[in-house]
Amino acid sequence: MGKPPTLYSFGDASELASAVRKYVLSQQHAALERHGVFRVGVSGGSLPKTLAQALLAKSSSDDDKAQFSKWEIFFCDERCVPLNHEDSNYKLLKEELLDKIPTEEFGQPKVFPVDEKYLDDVQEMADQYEKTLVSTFAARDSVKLPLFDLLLLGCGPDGHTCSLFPGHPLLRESDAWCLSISDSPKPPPKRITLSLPVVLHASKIAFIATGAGKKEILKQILESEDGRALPCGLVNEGAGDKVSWFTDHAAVEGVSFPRRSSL
Ligand SMILES: O=C1O[C@H](COP(=O)(O)O)[C@@H](O)[C@H](O)[C@H]1O
Repeated sequence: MGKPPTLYSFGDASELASAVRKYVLSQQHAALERHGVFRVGVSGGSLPKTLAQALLAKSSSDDDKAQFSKWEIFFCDERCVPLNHEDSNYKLLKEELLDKIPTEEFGQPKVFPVDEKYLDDVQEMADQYEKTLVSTFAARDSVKLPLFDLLLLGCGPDGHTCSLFPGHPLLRESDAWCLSISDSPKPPPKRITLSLPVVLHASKIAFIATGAGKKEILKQILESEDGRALPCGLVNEGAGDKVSWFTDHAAVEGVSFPRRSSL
């Protein structure tokens, strides 16, 4: 590993949410300065809830709020199910965050869900999502990889992130931006996911992991040789100090990796 990631840990959900807010808004600010748009990849699982708590909080100044009208939101992974299905990451984000944005105050983000037309063909769904990325991030032949301003990732109890699972051959994919998986060990089995090279190329990467259920895997990822080979560990290894981990104390109990309690 080059420079190590930064590990933040907070006592409760509201402290964690305000730190995530501060971090995301500082990445928003940097992206808007760079190119006038904030391109974000979001995950499903437990993340959208924390994200909503972070971003929907009232603020007193214009400088300190999410300028959603300048956001382009993509999915780090998605399940191959209808967009209104219980397992859909889009549905989760919509219910937790998108539907709750007071758009007259914050504006409306541009959201890029998967195309339901391809539910019967998961490879085609991945190819089409890659085309969506191509048309947003410039032609495939002119940029080697899409450059997300920020990827917001989860960490499963097995160390998976996006729909990149431990030991899965998809971890070795070096060309495609967007991959399909038909044998996900966590249901549902059919999904699409950003590839590891795309994840590693992002300007910034933030993991959000909370609760005692994550403490064993975080210890492994942050402290053991084996953990470095897990998908989350590979992100730490490959992206180094572009990576920040936002956790609560329960998730890092017993973890000796140095941690910070403020940004
Ligand atoms: O299946 C998935 O799981 C991961 C981790 O979820 P969590 O509930 O343990 O935080 C999530 O990041 C991914 O987007 C999702 O499809």
